[in-house]
Amino acid sequence: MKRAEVLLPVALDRSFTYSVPEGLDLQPGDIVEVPLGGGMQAGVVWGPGDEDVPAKKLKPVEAAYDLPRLPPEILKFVDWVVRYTLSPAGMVLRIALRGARNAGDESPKRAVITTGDAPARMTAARERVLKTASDNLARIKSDLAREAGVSVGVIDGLIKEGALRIVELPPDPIGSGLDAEFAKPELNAEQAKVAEELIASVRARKFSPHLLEGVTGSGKTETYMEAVAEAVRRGRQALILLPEIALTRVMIDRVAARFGAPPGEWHSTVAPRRRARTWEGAATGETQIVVGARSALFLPFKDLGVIIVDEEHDTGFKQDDTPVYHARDMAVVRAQISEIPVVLVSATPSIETRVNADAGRYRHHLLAERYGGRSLPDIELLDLRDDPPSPNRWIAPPLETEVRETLARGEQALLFLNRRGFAPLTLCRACGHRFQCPNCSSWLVEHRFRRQLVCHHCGHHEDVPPACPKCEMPGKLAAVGPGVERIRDEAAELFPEARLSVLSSDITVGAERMRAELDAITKHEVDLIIGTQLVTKGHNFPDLTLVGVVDGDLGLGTSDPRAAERTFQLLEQVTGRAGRGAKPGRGVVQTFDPGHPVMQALKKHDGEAFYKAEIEARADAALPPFGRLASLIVSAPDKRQAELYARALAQIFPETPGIRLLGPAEPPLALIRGRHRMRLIVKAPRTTDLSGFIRSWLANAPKAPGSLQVQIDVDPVSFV
Ligand SMILES: Nc1ncnc2c1ncn2[C@@H]1O[C@H](COP(=O)(O)OP(=O)(O)OP(=O)(O)O)[C@@H](O)[C@H]1O
Ligand SMILES: [Zn+2]
Repeated sequence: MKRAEVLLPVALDRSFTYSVPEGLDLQPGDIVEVPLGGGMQAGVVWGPGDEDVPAKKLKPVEAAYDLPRLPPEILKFVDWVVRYTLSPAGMVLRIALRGARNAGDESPKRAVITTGDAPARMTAARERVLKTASDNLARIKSDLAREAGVSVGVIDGLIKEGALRIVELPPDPIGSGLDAEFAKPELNAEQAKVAEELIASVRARKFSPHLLEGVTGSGKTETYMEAVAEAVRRGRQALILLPEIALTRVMIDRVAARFGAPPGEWHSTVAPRRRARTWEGAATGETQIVVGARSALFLPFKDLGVIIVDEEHDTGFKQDDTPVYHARDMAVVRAQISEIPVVLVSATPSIETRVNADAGRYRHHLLAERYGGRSLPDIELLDLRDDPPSPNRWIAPPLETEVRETLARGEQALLFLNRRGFAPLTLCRACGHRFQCPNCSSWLVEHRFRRQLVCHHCGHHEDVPPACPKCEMPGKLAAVGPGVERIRDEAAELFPEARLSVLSSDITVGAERMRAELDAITKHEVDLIIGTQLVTKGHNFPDLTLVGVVDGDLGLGTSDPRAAERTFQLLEQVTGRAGRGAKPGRGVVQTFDPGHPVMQALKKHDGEAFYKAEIEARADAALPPFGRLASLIVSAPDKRQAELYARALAQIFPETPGIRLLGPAEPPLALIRGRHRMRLIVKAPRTTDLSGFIRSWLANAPKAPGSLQVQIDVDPVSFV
């Protein structure tokens, strides 16, 4: 290669041609350093350079990094995502390079071990240390101190006197040393049949998409783990994608229990050096399994054998900022490029995936029964019109009774409300003033735990003032409506004996804290759990037998075309946490509309009827997956500027039979982070190349001022 096309991980939509100096042998995928605008920048060789650029204009590649080359599959995948999402190529490449740096030699961990010699002077504390260490295991100093119940100083003293010595431990392996036969479960007949089919597809080394649908607690995880095991057995790699970082901890423990060693972990809160090692481990093949969030799709796996997308219906798979992409859909693309199976897993599949399975595009595997002969929870719809809670209370008397009885039997209960904070709205009872975010069109949410009013869109926060800022009347501020923190207070009053735990993303911060909290619940050190959607998925609490849904109607009142689907998924999942152990479970859903199709589907455990009706409605309205949507958000600090530009785009919209433009109009959140927003929606038939259509439309767009942004979302899941 005399010239190289190099793509740079910056917000540019083009690559550059560089000359390749004598002696440097480059191939596509190599990570190189190149000059860019006076500085140096890392980039990736994308192909042979452009021969038409005059030689004297070319700058030379500075050097090649000593890093694994990105495999051709990743180059293809990045190109594909760029084309489909219309994102700047550099922004997509940036995800693929997130761990691409030399991890360096991780400093070895220093541990201590006994020498067998006694110290000159013995104390009770020293004796405890030597007793603890007498098993000859090497321990980190602080661990040994904690186990023996002494200070680190005692350990240091023993080192000085030669009773303990320091040894160096190699760094932890990253997802290697996994054994496919380590703790193979005994599958029941239904599970075994599905597992066999999945294993066969891993062996086939061909692209195949699968939907693994199974009721909550049917053992979907145990079942797909067998496909993962098959990849490991064949010396190949496996990727398990999850929609939320909070779920990765639980999955890592499960993989470790099944394979005898933990997998690699990939998401934004993994420390940079560890991330670099995981990236490298994926590239060298050393890392056998990765459990990760959506960006793990861009890891440079050497020989990926299967992709699992767990909780495939979850909107957490959609990334909302540039590049806007849906990791579930892109996982299918990645599998197609790598010619491997991809397994989408859910108790409540997305309508899109269900339609694909019904049409035979995906293979549909079903687990119809809970594992171990357990039954699904009985669902009671509690009609709030007949049994309202008292004013400023949210737990209706029948639910209160159910919780009381559950706790009296020594079982656990969960109260679910998908709303963080104490109250979603604060107003002044004297003048009616409502607290609104200065940067967004949204109310401020009171977080009593933090003593602040917080915007859930931009993070703006302010202290709760002693008096109304408008009428200056003190003591008149009222909290309107409940959030989990408020339900916690109510529960503490109603059930003073119960040990409570609130699980919500802003209280349970950090993976370790979350894990400790979940452990405490599993060990039944907590009686009553109050939680947001953080508790709905993936957990097994054996003593949990009652799930109370505080506001079953919460998700239904929006204009989102997927409101019913989402609410069904959420409530089926959360009630599905009840009765997973030996004792049967119950779900109680508080609602003002027990006749609603979602409520009826929950009560009768009749997802089928619900899916059928939802799918028909979507087909009638030509909504996804029967038609296609893309949303364009034009935003600017100046409202008029955003409006004018959105209108200009509408004016040049190419008239095309079957393709319609809706808007421009203000979305429900007309202002976010100080930017005014206008939305255009393109609606097209299913077979349209929507990305291509939008690209040619925008090619003629007027030049936008620097402060204006157009964000394109192909297949949007959010309509706010
Ligand atoms: N074949 C099996 N042998 C032993 N235990 C099993 C088996 N299948 C399932 N289980 C146990 O049953 C419980 C539920 O299984 P699992 O978590 O795999 O279900 P799931 O369908 O993935 O659940 P959900 O979608 O509700 O989160 C777990 O505790 C799991 O260990
Ligand atoms: Zn805000």
